[in-house]
Amino acid sequence: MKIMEVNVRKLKMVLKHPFTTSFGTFQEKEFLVVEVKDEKGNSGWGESVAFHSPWYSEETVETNLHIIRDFLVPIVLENDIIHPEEVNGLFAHLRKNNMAKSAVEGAVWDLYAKREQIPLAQALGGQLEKIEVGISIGINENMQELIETVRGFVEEGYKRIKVKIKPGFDVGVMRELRKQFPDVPMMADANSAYRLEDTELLKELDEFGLTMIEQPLASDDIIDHAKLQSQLKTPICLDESIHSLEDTRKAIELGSTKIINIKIGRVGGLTEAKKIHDYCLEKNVPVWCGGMLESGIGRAHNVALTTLPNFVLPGDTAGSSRYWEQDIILPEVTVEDGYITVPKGNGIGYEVDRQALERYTVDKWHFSKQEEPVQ
Ligand SMILES: O=C(O)CCC(=O)C1=CC=C[C@@H](O)[C@@H]1C(=O)O
Ligand SMILES: [Mg+2]
Repeated sequence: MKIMEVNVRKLKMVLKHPFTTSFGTFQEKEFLVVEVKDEKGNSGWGESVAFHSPWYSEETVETNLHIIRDFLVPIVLENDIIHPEEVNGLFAHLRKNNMAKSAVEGAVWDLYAKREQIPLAQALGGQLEKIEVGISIGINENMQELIETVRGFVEEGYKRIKVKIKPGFDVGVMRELRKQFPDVPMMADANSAYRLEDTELLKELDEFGLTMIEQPLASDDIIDHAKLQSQLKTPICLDESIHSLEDTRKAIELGSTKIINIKIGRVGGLTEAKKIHDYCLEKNVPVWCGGMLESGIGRAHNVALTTLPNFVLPGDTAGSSRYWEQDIILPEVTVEDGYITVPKGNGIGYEVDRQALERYTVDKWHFSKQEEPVQ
């Protein structure tokens, strides 16, 4: 596969609803979309999940642009790539910057599947024709509003409700939600808002039968999570602490986690995500696909990955209309009674809506293979 050109676009899209976590609130999302084109004019699409500021991880839109432009694009233009699984290795000498790598690697996976004329899900080895999905709800300190929001999503059929918690907004909120929704599968995402000293407080969450507590402690920790898990009945799920298969192996060996939230961008791409999935399957550790408020391109990659057999827990891949007035794919991702039907089209299976893409594009860069000098 000869990649002849790479187009990088910076998009700005406005979320339908402000998104609040233990870090703060935002509503405008700035992110990068990567397009790789081959000699036949096929386009493969990827999306970086890095935010404008380094609140979730150290990566930002600007750091991604630097890494993609100055390091990753030259590699993919210079190498003849037979299979997208090679891209991980081509990038291996570059430290971290997983979200930047994932955006480019994902575009190569999409291009590969289109050239093979198969769905991306099939290229990854997935068989599911529809996937169960849950929904993630940002922090809303107005309890009545939060209850109504949860009720709406339960009535829409979402298979699991994820709420954010933080010190002072945890046990009371979960007790009230459990009273209102005694049988709905529910989980809490703390985004590292607690410390090991909060163990007694976090143990109080055990009474609510949550499916998991996501990332309660520091985003670079697996030691304290192991100590905390030994005190909790509720399974701990790691998100921010897991950046690779190696992190996964160590966390499972230490007993730091019983469930892994796989986010393609956080672990550096689909190939590493698949390796983590396969390892967790071997170790009987269930996984689910986390979300990063993606546009339809990233959402399509999440759908494809979730067709793999160990994605046995509903993830955060809600429908496009949950996030955007207008998404950048056609058709948009829709959820019927808590299920997304996996597209049967080649590659990501959704068309990129070029008009919407241009509408949201605030900047773009074009890179092409330097023509061999004519001898
Ligand atoms: O994409 C979605 O709807 C899930 C968004 C979501 O829950 C998160 C996105 C980014 C950081 C966190 O706040 C949280 C997460 O950790 O999963
Ligand atoms: Mg999380």
